[in-house]
Amino acid sequence: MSKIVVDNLRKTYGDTVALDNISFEVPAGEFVIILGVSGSGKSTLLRCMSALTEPTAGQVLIDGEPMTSTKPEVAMIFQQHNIIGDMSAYSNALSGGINRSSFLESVLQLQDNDEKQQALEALDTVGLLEEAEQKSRRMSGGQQQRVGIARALTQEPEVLLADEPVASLDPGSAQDVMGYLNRAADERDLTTFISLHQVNIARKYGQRFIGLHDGEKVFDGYREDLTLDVIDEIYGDIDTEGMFVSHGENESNRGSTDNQTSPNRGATL
Ligand SMILES: Nc1ncnc2c1ncn2[C@@H]1O[C@H](COP(=O)(O)OP(=O)(O)OP(=O)(O)O)[C@@H](O)[C@H]1O
Repeated sequence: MSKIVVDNLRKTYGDTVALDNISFEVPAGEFVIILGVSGSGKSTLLRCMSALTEPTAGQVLIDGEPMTSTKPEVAMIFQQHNIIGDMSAYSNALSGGINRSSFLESVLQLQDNDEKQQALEALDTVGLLEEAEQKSRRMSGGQQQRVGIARALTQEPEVLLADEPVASLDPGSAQDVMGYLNRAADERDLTTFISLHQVNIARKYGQRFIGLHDGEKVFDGYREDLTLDVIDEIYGDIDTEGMFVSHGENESNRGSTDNQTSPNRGATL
């Protein structure tokens, strides 16, 4: 478990301000959803947190240590999970240890038994132990994303960052993947940040929410504070009506007992 401090983070690309003075602190073990429309800065924030992108100003601290280069304690999951289709789910999961073993050891699968055990445990966490030997390309999009999560877990991270991990999935698979991310975070005490644009899924699984709009932080709070007015502020002119659906089919809602709070303005989020 790691505490995260984001301190006055700013990132510009030429004249484009992707992030502007973003600050927040997240205690170890929290499950945080980053909300915002396309272009609001979600990916840039996660990339700065994982040190894949260098901030223009400000810093990210993990347990007090500046995040100036990538480290195995911080794992990143992408929308396009980048797993290798011709490899089995197990081999893909095992390759997550590449950050701990040498490249050659990893390619030749010469990792020690501990790492092999970790890969199997990671597949178990995402419900794919039975499919360990299956070629990844024969799996559904949701299963492939779960292999991607298993690979990140084999890295034995303390912080898990996931950039739009369910954006390309159908609603059922998206819920499955979010459920497994929840479970992984719970079982392994991970501090977790997931960027999403689907508000209903975010509300169902998130514990804390950070809202970005045009690179600025416009919200930082918990489910009860995520009202429709706040959603309007995060999403601006975009019609968000379709994002508010009633749900309740999954009870694995980490850190909350209130799955279907009715916020102000009478809508069900
Ligand atoms: N490598 C880059 N070069 C130039 N501009 C960039 C680069 N990466 C991001 N941007 C710009 O920074 C802003 C924030 O982009 P970012 O990808 O972080 O947003 P996002 O909320 O993750 O969007 P999406 O959901 O579409 O990925 C956008 O205006 C984008 O065009």
